[in-house]
Formats: sequence, C-alpha cells, structure tokens
Amino acid sequence: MTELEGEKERVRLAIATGDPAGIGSEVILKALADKTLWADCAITLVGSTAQLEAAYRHLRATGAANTLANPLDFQILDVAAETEPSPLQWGIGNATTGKISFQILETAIAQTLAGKFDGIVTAPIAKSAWKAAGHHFPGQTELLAEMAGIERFGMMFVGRSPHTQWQLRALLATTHIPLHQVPLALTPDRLTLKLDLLIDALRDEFGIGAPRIAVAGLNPHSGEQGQLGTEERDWLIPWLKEMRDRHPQAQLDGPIPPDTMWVAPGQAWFGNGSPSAAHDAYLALYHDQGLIPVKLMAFDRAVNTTIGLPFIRTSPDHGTAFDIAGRGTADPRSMKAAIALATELTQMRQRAQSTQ
Ligand SMILES: NC(=O)C1=CN([C@@H]2O[C@H](COP(=O)(O)OP(=O)(O)OC[C@H]3O[C@@H](n4cnc5c(N)ncnc54)[C@H](O)[C@@H]3O)[C@@H](O)[C@H]2O)C=CC1
Ligand SMILES: NCC(=O)COP(=O)(O)O
Repeated sequence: MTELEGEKERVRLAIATGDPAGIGSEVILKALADKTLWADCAITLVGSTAQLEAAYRHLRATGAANTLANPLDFQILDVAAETEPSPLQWGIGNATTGKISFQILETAIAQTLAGKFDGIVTAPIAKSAWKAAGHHFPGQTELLAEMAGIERFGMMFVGRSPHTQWQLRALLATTHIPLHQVPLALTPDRLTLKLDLLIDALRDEFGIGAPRIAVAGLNPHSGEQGQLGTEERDWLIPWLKEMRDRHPQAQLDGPIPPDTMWVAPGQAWFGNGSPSAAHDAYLALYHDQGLIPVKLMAFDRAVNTTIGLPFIRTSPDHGTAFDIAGRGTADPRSMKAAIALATELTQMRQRAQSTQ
C-alpha cells in the first residue's frame, strides 16, 4: 500500500467545537490528549483558532496542563474569527456565542457534504444561545438533517458498559418539544418512521440483522387497559401488531410499562442480571423517558448519534455545562466515546461500501 492510499483510508473527522463559552473546547482538548483515540483518524477542529488557543492557555493555568492537547497540533478550520467574543466569558452563552456555534456547525456540515470529511463530532451548543442569535432550530440534529436534505432521521444514544461490555442503544421517538405536546406528536406514522430507521441502523451500523427491540408505552403501566391513559389501547398496541408483520425478522416487544422497561438494561449494564434479558435497542417515546435512564447508567460515556444522515454524526451526551466552564474540571469521557464511535461507525460504512 502506498503512503497516499494509507492516508486516504484514515477516517477524516471534523470536530465542531460548539459554544465557545461552554466546556466544548475543554473536553475536546482533554480527549485529544489521548493519542490512541485518533490513531486511525485525521482530525480537523472546526472553530476559532484564537478561541481554542485562548482556551488552551486558560485551562493550562487551571492545572490541567498534562491532560490537554495543544490545538495547534491539529488542523483547524478557522470559522467566525470576526464575531469572536473578546474577551471570552466562560459560562455565558448569548446571541454572540450562539451565532458562532451555529456558524461552526454550518461550516462543518457544508464541508462534509462537499466531501472534505467522512463524519462530524459535535461539541455541545446551547439551544437558548441559538435562539438568541435568531436561529430557530430545536438542536444540532435538525440543522444537520435540513442541510443534508433528509426528513428521516433520529436521535439515538449509544453507550458501552465498562462493567459488562454490553451496549445500550436507545432511540427517542420525539425530542425537544414540551411534554404536553408529546401525545399529539406521537402518531403511528412518526413511530413507523422511527422504528424503520432504528431497524436499518441496527443492521447497517451495528451489524444486527434480527434485532430484539423494546418499545415503551406512554402512560403509567402502559395505560392499564385504558384506565390510566388510552394511547396504548387505541393505537399503540394495534400499531405494534402491524409492525410485527412489516418486520418479521425483528422481535418487537411492547408497549412495555415505561418504568420497568429499564430494569433489564440496568442489570445488563451493571452486571447484576442476565444480559440476555435485555434488548438490542429501546424505543423511548419522549426525551426524558429515554434520557433519564441513559444518563443514570452512562452519563460519563454515552454518545448521541444522528441516524439517517448520509454521513456519521456523533456528540457527547452532555450539554455546555456553563456552570463549570473554564474551571478545568469537565469530564472528557463522553467526548472520547463520541470520537471513538464516529471512527468505528465510519469504518463500518467504508467497509460496507468497499464490498458493494
Ligand atoms: N449535544 C448538545 O449540543 C447538547 C446541548 N445541551 C445544551 O446545553 C445547555 C445546558 O444543558 P443542561 O441541561 O444544563 O445539561 P448539561 O449536560 O450541560 O449539564 C448538566 C449538569 O451536568 C454537569 N456536566 C455536564 N457535562 C459534564 C462534563 N463533561 N463533566 C462534568 N460535569 C458535566 C454540568 O456541570 C451540570 O451540572 C442547554 O442549553 C442545552 O440545550 C444539552 C444537551 C446536549
Ligand atoms: N438532549 C439531547 C440534546 O440536547 C442533543 O441535541 P442536538 O443538539 O444533538 O440536537
């Protein structure tokens, strides 16, 4: 193999550096201090060189010197230099930081769609800062989908247990909407789209052709036969029956009472039950139904990945953590897991494409 061919095979990842007032630059620089993480990737930081250098200098002074990579050791795609907050106010997300983080992600997506990168790892942005900057996207996921021109996409969380190596996978059927809108947003069509996507992703990205999937109910005790809510009786149970015919290769269990649905994955994660009782993936009907258990088990290492995109996108499971920004105490493990998963999923796609 020539050197050029070797270089071509490395996964080309863009890391969008997120809201400059948050912990994004810190978790990125701490994650990249582990060289084994990027042995198989060519990393480009998408953000502001000046801001990354300032963050590096500031964080070194907090005592984190040995655990930080120098941003100048990486390619930097310089964005938003002219709108940089000066001086940076750690922990204050506002219209300026929202404008910058939006521009950073836009650039990373545009360059990926143009073929410069194979995938994007995104550091957190603040949705309120995007709104203050006049951008009305519920989150990064929707901007990724819109720019990629797709309507089928999903927010999936993936984490590998350090205790048992069991892999937790959870897809959210609805995401960033107020709780009172959830029952209205949940329709058979929406759930069909999400379930189809999940089954495709399990097959294509995780190599599971005949998955066991748990689908949550909406109401306490899955409605208790209509006594505690009627969605299960009126349409969720008939919909699942239809889905079993549509996906005969999959085992679809549900609607499972939402509280007990998480007992088996909890036991598989912590190693105090049989992993075979757990499912390959969980379909949660709304944000906190999925993310409370995911974060309880795996806040330090779960990864948010957008399924359905023409490229890989991963992100740590946490947000901007403005309350600790600039202190040097942020935990980089979820960012490390996001970079590792982006590499793994991209390699999987590349292998699949090369055998087609
Ligand atoms: N992927 C993304 O871009 C995400 C963005 N967000 C945004 O982040 C902002 C803050 O959201 P919150 O709900 O407060 O969640 P958050 O995850 O930013 O913070 C929750 C708590 O966890 C702590 N924490 C978070 N990450 C940590 C880390 N790596 N190490 C140590 N402690 C950590 C924080 O200090 C805070 O006490 C919001 O504007 C939200 O929209 C939230 C989740 C994901
Ligand atoms: N709670 C998950 C989250 O906020 C991720 O949002 P996104 O910015 O990745 O769309």
